[in-house]
Amino acid sequence: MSYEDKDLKYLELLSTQYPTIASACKEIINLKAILNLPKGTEHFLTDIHGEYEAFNHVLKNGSGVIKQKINDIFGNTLSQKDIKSLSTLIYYPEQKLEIILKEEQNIEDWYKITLYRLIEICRYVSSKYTRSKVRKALPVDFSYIIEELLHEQSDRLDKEEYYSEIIKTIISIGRAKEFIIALSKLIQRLVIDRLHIIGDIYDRGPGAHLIMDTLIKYHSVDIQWGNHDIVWMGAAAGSEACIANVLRISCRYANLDTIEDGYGINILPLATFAMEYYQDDECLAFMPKVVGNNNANEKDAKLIAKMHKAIAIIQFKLEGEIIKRRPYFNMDDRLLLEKIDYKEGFITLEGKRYKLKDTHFPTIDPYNPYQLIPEEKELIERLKSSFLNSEKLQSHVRFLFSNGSMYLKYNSNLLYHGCIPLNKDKTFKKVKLDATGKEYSGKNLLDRLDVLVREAYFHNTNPEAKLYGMDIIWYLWNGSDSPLYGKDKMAVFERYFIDDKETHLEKKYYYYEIIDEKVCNMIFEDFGLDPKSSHIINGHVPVRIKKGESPIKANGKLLVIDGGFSKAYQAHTGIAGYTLIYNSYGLLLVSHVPFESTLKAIEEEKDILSTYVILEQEAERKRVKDTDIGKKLSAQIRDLEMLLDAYQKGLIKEKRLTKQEIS
Ligand SMILES: O=P(O)(O)OC[C@H]1O[C@](O)(COP(=O)(O)O)[C@@H](O)[C@@H]1O
Ligand SMILES: [Mn+2]
Repeated sequence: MSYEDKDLKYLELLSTQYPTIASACKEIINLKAILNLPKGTEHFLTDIHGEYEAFNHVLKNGSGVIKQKINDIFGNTLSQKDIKSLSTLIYYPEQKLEIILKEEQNIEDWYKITLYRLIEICRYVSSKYTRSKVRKALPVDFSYIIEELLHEQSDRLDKEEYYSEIIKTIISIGRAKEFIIALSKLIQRLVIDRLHIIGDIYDRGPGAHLIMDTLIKYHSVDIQWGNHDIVWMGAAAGSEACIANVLRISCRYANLDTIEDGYGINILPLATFAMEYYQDDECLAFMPKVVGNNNANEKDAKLIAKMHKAIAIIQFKLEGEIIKRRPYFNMDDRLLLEKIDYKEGFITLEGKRYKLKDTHFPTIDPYNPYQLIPEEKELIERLKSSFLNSEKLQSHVRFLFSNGSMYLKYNSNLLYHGCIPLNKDKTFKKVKLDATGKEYSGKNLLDRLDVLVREAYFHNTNPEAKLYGMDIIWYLWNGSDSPLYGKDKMAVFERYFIDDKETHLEKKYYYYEIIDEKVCNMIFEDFGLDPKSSHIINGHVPVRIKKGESPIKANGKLLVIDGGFSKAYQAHTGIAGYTLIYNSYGLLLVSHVPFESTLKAIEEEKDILSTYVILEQEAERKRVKDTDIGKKLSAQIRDLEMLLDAYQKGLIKEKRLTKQEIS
């Protein structure tokens, strides 16, 4: 090897971490061992839409993987009933233990048997990791004991005795309950090495804030922003149009839990305003949707309908302002308030007149329809201040920034929520994002948008850049060239005010029509991925399995995994969500049937039934060395080998501590 000065400088620095030949050698051996381990398992979920209970369950049951593992180990020795109970215990240890402690006659025996079984499962699911990785996952209180039990040596003569002594001690000092909880959580954690969320955590269902709490605590996760996440990020940044949108959707689904309980945002000002301006208006088109058991009582529903209409009108006005100040968004056709004939109660769209279902617009001045009345202005200011001051919302959104992005390249897969803008002729569509007329397409477009989104939130010293970023976020929520949206319009106004369904139609982007293997390859090349081994993973568009649609597209190069966690969409998809799993053996797609409730899952041991389809099987088991992390580790090994060489040649001297330094 020959060294340049800068190599030596770098090696000198590295030598502070590995000061001796022995320490460098040890690390090389460690890293090489890791490279040969099987690749960690990745789970991909998308379009969770506030369905906290179902989401939580599939995290806890590893999308069905935990039960499979139990079957692998105990399938021949335990009854299905016992397997069910053991699984439920692992998913919900605290709650299940409470029930068992009340019912079980001989609890000592039960503890003993259960602890043995849990340790067996732990050993099985941890076998593909290094000791050090497992150690890092162990709860501090029990780390020593668990390690001892997992790696207990088979050649120990008094093996059985040693083992049962430890278990007896745990029981006798009254720590069995905590120990079972710790082992269960360890199993949950070890079956999923990395979690990817392909967007749309928010809206429709009641528990987006709870999902965020779970994700923040999760050991390893990344998020690709969906249009329903970005609109909340815009709201948290202070975009008034985004705030109006998230409030409108919360009213539409009678789901104010996230806003009020989750984020402590006071909606009383909206209720008071709505009561004043829409008091004698039944707001029938704005009655909240009834999905699952979200239904508010009748009185609440009537009030929510008024709030719903009030905020929708404010939204249309605020959006009009954005469209006017950003002509390059090309959204003039969405300036609808000026297309209304307020006297006759009609609207003209693309030359056709449609009768409005509702003509009561007490806050709209027909000559200046986008102007907020002072009370609306004051209301949106107050709401904005609540959004900006909600610590919880701000911490969730900061997490979306730190762990999220427009897209992600991970182990040769390309992950993004919606689409890449394309032309009809299957080339990348060039999109103008600002007044300079500069065009962006493909990866460049997504990279640029990623920067602008961050500026909306973080660029507090430059109000102009911040406002522009916030408008871009709003565009990403519903603009036609938005990679997160990808439809020609969002027909919100039409769905509330016009009966004729043809006006509700939202035309999907060419992407969804024309994407085939060739287009995928073009995308892979643009993103610097190898077309031979890569996949695109999308969410956003529910796969209508009932109508014969398939999640596997473009000859297996594109996987669309929105299976409908959202209860509102299960009637369309026919299932209740997908999990894509990428383990060392290949890719498999798991489809879930609807989840009933956490209570039933615990009390009646009702698990989600999941069906597995193998999409791709590796000829040879994938190892860490074949992954992105593996590439980084290999580079580290090369550096360490250089350091070793430099030590051996005397170019760098070993740093042995003097006796004085040691003491
Ligand atoms: O069914 P809802 O909740 O009214 O929402 C319909 C709207 O949601 C959208 O489908 C966007 O949400 P998704 O990203 O979940 O598809 C719009 O295209 C449509 O206007
Ligand atoms: Mn979406």
